[in-house]
Amino acid sequence: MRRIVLSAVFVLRLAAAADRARLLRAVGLMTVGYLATPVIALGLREFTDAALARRLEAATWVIAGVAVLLVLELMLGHFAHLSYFEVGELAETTLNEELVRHVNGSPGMERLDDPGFADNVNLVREELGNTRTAVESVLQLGGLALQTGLTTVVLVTLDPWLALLPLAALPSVLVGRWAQNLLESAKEASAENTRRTRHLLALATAPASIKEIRLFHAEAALLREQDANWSRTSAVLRRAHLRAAALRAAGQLVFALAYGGAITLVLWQAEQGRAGVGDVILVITLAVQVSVQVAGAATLLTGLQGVGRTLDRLTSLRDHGSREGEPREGGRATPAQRSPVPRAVPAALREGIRLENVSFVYPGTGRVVLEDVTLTIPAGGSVALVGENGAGKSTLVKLLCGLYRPTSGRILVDGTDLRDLPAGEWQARVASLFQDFARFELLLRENVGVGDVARMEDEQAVLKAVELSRAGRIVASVPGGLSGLLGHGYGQGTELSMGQWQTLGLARSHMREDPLLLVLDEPAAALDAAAEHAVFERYATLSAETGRRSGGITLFVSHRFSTVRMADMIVVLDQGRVAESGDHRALVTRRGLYAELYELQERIYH
Ligand SMILES: Nc1ncnc2c1ncn2[C@@H]1O[C@H](COP(=O)(O)OP(=O)(O)OP(=O)(O)O)[C@@H](O)[C@H]1O
Repeated sequence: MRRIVLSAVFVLRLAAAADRARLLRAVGLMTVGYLATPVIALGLREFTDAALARRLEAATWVIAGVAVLLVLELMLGHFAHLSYFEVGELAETTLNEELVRHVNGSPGMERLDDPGFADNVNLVREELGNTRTAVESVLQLGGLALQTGLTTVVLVTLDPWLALLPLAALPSVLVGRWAQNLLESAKEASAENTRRTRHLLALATAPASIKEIRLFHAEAALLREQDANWSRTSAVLRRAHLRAAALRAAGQLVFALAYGGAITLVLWQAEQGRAGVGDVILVITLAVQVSVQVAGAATLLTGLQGVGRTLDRLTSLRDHGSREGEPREGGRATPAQRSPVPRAVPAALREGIRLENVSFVYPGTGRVVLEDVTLTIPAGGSVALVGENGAGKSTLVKLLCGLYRPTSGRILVDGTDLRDLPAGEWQARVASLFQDFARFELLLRENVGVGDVARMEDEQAVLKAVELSRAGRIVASVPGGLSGLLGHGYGQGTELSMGQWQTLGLARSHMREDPLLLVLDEPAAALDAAAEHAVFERYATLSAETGRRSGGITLFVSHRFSTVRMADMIVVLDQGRVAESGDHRALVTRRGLYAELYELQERIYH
């Protein structure tokens, strides 16, 4: 019950913050509408008694009054609906924004790796639509409470025993909540399975996977797997629904008995001459109303209970967010070791970035992906990260971007621990293109401009980034140019090739002027040889310029040694450890892993 009351208070606060005037209007209209119902029942009694006593004029006036009340009840309900519907939409938008904040609210990525967090996000995303009707539910519950109060008073005037009628409705409400808890637990128990079913459906229908699925003739296997998953989920849900229905039926039975008892009581009184026909009509009408009120209240309470759960999940997402950044088990850096005052991100790098004994384990896994990495990257330099698939290159990049924190060890930026720099400010000085770059299906201008949101609308800045990434041909080929829509996600935009999407990703990374760290994780994987060569020549020039201006470091991951050799420093990662580092010449002379990989590639491609 506490959760329901808290949810109701939360919903009303949310609605009042969204539009107080509309909320008050809805409350007023609904209150009058709800109070009309028991008054109508009283009117019917008066009408019956007047008609039976052949007081025709009085009967006519009363029935006219009842008709007016009926119309008012309907009209007021309708106008109230108009008011609270909009308030509900505003409240839902506020919660949507909160969800987006919880998912994206921290500079780190740890929370997204936690399956519990992912489940909660999915459930909240599905359930947020219900909160739109929560405002209506809370107001209706208030209206029903008033209505039931007035109905009880009228019943008591006939016979005090009739006060028990609304009480007899309580078991069905309590049992209804119990039934709802059963359903919710079943839903939570099958959340992971539901996620998998949806994922399989997405795989079978998403353009990104459909080609392979068709060519591998994997549709049938996917459907079978999806069916099996769905059967498991629905078996759990069906069992819960059956038990919930049985419980609800038992609750209703108690009320049905009380309903029959109330009508028998008033009929008996009529037989004794202590009640008139009008009283019998009144009790029958009010008993029906109580039944409708209680059933309505039970449904509304169930809905509010659901809203309560959604709010609990939102709270858990919020708590998860606030826990992020605390040291994990096994982590060495505790708050006591960190600087109490956050330091400022330097305007320019003077020394560079140093990794000291950095190790990393992804949250929720036990595998050490980076182990004891110690490395100094001088300011203004360019660094190439090489190594076999899974060696930990992208992970190292993510750590440098502040998306994850080392499990142990430190990353120092000009001598300051990256943890002590405001993460958002550091990330504002990082420009990046990731291996799994985003395909923003937006206007071309927005797709590029999002690389520096503050200058997103600055056409000159966007054009400069386009030019630096040699994306001019793409802009010319898209109808509408910079204002052209990309992709088929929701509109008739222009679909691009993978290499073209990647080139726009490169343009995004050029939006930030003077980054302290430019990271390019296989930036040329989808580019043709000429484009790749041009990209790296351009980056070599730019990185030299940026290096001179702000000491900025350019770090790229590549499997192409013709590119890698251009870097000032090459770091070879092997199973999460630094196997060797140095410039191309030094590493070739050393005749270690780099020399081996380089010669292998030379033999294959030349
Ligand atoms: N989000 C994640 N959660 C758990 N493990 C992860 C995650 N991302 C990567 N890993 C694991 O970390 C290891 C290193 O991955 P990483 O992407 O850093 O390798 P890489 O050197 O960049 O490989 P590639 O050349 O294939 O891109 C892999 O074993 C991978 O399975």
